[in-house]
Amino acid sequence: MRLIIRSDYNEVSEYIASYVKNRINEFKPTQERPFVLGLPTGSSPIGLYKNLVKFHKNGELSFKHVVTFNMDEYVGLPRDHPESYHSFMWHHLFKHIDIEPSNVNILDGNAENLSEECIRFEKKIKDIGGVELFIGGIGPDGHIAFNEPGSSLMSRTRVKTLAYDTILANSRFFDNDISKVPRMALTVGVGTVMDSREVAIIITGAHKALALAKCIEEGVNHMFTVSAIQLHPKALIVCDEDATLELHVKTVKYFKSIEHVITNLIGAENVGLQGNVKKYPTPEVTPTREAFYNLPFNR
Ligand SMILES: N[C@@H]1[C@@H](O)[C@H](O)[C@@H](COP(=O)(O)O)O[C@@H]1O
Repeated sequence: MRLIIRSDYNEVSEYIASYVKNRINEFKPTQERPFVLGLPTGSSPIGLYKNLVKFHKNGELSFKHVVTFNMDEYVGLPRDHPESYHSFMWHHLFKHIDIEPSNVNILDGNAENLSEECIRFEKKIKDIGGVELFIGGIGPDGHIAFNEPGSSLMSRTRVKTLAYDTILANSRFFDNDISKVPRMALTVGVGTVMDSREVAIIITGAHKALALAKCIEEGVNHMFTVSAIQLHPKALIVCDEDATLELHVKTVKYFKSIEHVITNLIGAENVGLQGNVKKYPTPEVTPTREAFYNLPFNR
């Protein structure tokens, strides 16, 4: 797992947006071989989407051959309700970019048969060859998508009852009135996310510090479902300094030092680009332990 720490929400958003841009551009998607991207909602990815829209407007990124799958959707909320995840995604991203509407996949929380809708969604992901990069956010209790504490870490897309904490947290989008928050949602499973070839999670704010610590410093635990990414061969977390408040100083220094060494090896502009790594020779001299710990970021 890689942990990238940036000073604040804006820097986190810039980092993850550049990462997504680089991954898509390096993949060189075509109609026959599209880039399959998993996407979250919530306040965490808004900055990411702003930056992706900017890249698109500058001509640096096209979504022509990108297929998206969203993580979740409320059950029973009309599709055009301002707080539906359909509305959220069109408002913050899709209407500003050149994605084909037919390439957008969002669960239908008003489907007549919700279980069939979930099976259809899973099948569609499978049929297209799986998700290349799944971006996620987390709730303060460490849930990913709507995989609330206690969810199976092998779970697939399904109907979930929301935890009271989540209803409370999300009531801020519903006039702070918990009676207006839907009680159920459709969500990809932890297993669905884990099956993607890469997972990248955005975690910002002091209110998520405990969840980040649980995810990184403790074991895989169904009470913090995001911790399942410890088992993923290619997982990335991008967080801000506030979110590191519950981590050990040693953990923070360790991950910062790793990033520094990687950046030195392959160049800042190539961080996140797998294909370019081998073009850069390994330095003849590896920094000594002493030199390593005297690097400016460790002071
Ligand atoms: N289902 C969503 C999650 O996918 C999201 O990660 C979480 C965090 O939201 P925010 O980014 O607003 O903190 O909210 C909801 O529970």
